[in-house]
Amino acid sequence: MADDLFAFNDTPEAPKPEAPKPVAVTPPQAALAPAPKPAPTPVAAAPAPTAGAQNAYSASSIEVLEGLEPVRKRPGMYIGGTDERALHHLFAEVLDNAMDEAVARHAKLITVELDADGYLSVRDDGRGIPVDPHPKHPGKSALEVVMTVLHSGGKFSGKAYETSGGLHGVGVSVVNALSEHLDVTVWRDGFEWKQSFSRGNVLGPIQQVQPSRKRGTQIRFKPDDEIFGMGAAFKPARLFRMARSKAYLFRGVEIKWTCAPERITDTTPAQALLHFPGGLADALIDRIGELETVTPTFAGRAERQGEAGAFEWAVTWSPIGFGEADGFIQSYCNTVSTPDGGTHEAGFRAALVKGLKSYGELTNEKRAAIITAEDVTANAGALISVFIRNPEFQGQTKDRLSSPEGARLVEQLLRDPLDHWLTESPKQANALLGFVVDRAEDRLRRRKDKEVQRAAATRKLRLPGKLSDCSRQSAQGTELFIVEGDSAGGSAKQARDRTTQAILPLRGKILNVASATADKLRQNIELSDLALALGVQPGNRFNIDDLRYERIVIMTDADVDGAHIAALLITFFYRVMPETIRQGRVFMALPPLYRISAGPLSEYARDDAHRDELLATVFKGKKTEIGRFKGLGEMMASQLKETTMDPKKRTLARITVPDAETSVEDLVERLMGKRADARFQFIQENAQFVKEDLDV
Ligand SMILES: Nc1ncnc2c1ncn2[C@@H]1O[C@H](COP(=O)(O)OP(=O)(O)OP(=O)(O)O)[C@@H](O)[C@H]1O
Ligand SMILES: [Mg+2]
Ligand SMILES: [Mg+2]
Repeated sequence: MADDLFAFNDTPEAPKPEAPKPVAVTPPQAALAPAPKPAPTPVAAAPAPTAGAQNAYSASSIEVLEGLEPVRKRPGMYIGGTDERALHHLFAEVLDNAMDEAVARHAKLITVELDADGYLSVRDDGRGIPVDPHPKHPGKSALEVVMTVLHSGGKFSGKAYETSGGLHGVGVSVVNALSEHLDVTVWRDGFEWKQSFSRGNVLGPIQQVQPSRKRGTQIRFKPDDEIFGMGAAFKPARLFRMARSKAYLFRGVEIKWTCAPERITDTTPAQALLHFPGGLADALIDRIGELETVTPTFAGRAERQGEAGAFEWAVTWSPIGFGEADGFIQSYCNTVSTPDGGTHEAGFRAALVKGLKSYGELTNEKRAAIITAEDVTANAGALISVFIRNPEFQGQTKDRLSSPEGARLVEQLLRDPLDHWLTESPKQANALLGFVVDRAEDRLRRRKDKEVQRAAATRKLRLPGKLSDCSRQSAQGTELFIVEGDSAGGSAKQARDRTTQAILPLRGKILNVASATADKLRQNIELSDLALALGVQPGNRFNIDDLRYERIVIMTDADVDGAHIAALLITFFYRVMPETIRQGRVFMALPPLYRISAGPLSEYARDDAHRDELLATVFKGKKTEIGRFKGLGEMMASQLKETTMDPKKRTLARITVPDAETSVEDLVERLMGKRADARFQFIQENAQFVKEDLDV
């Protein structure tokens, strides 16, 4: 009904011109004393009599933009710019409105379609935008008001919608203003209705097209080239991602996606039906794939009793980060994405810290007292979604939630489920607490290290404590083995040649260097230890002549985790000291995966193919025993020496820059992509590829 729509343009939302009040401090000039002003009449740039250069700046310079004009003049204020992100925000506005209808339980199906000619349509089967005449805008339908008047909408009072993503009454009118052409079709009150616009201007009155028993709204539009630049077009992949996350956020909606195949340039499907009864838990599980995590995903949904308000979450922790970042929190309020976070994220962090700390108290783990929100979330991957009444966002693009209610609600609704989850399975709770306490101790140690570093009056060469250096003083003929974990470090120490081979064990996770900032790189203790051991300064003060070893050898387990760590290290060298790779100083050790024996005869196999080859040749016709190594730490020192470290017997793979240097970014991408198996395969391929130019 049209009464749901409050046209704020007519109500004095802007400060009223107040009646002149007596002024306490009398202005020096009598002429400025409060007096009724003459009625403002348009002044035709009349020069004021008092002469001077400022004359050009007078009342006539002050413009008042009417209708949708401000949107076209200053799109940045409404959609955050005119770039690709802003362009896709148009879709967000229209989709948000359809979602609001769904979350209010009036719509179930949303159809999104991008046609061949660049028109995007979003249709829902909700109540339909009201089409009856608007009481405050005679001669105009509510639909026309919604489309052409800023700050008009049905979401101001909470009568028509409870927890809506829309709240400003601006969204769809902005889309209209910035579209070269826009058609609205509404099915309601027994008819199909249609009205068309161009750049925000009506092309004609609303039409009653035909009788229809359907319900719903469709907005079909094409963004304006004049605003977004020639050739600006929606990216199917981006639209698809946006649509999919909406479906994850509300189980009660089905989103039907269709895209003209000629617009697709990647793996985005041309058609899909998006419906996720598993909600955010499914989304997170989808996203993390086969990544190993500290605990199973902790997910749930809680609603406030009595009044509107709900919170849904899914979170887990990964020791090695989540591909493109160490951790992430992706948050939503009323299904609107809030990339800059806000109060709901703050509440989530606070609730996690409180929950873990009180679990620590409960189990007498004293070290829990030192943990902070940063320790808990640095390696967390989380999706959170709140539904609240009257949310407050920063600006029309709603990138950040600012309602204090967001924090309160999340803390309140997460407390019990979190306590329950922790106490219900002490095994996972202890694993998580131990993991977070480790982060906290790391952080404190780092701070202390920094203080010590600063205190040192002279900066002489400082080697990290865990480095087992070789005894030869010059770099010639020496090697630094970077190994994964203390146990492998122990074996390597026994297996090495003390004169020329040094061992540096890396503990825990290494920072994901593909995306880390320079600051973060510097703070990462494992990586700064590595730079110290190598004797070089990372970044632009790097000098290859400082390198304390002739070769750098990365030695990790022959499994997926090992490959990930190797990928991180190779990325680190590419990013921070590429010269080491360009000069062919970085290698991968190739520890064997199998040991095959038949009586006194024994051989090691690098991988499955090598094993099969040996079985078909050396061991042909023999009764064999095959052992598989789980990791370097599991090998006896003598085995490790014989197979992987002894320069006379081992095979090393030199890391090279594949083609031109321009492909480094691409390589990093491939190394650091989300799929662990692809990465593993890549490393194997790369290792085999470089084996040919091996010198040992
Ligand atoms: N798909 C739809 N179904 C029903 N009503 C709609 C739909 N789209 C828009 N409306 C109505 O039009 C009004 C104006 O939409 P608009 O997007 O301009 O503002 P809003 O959603 O209220 O707030 P915001 O500016 O935050 O998006 C909405 O409040 C709602 O009443
Ligand atoms: Mg809206
Ligand atoms: Mg509006």
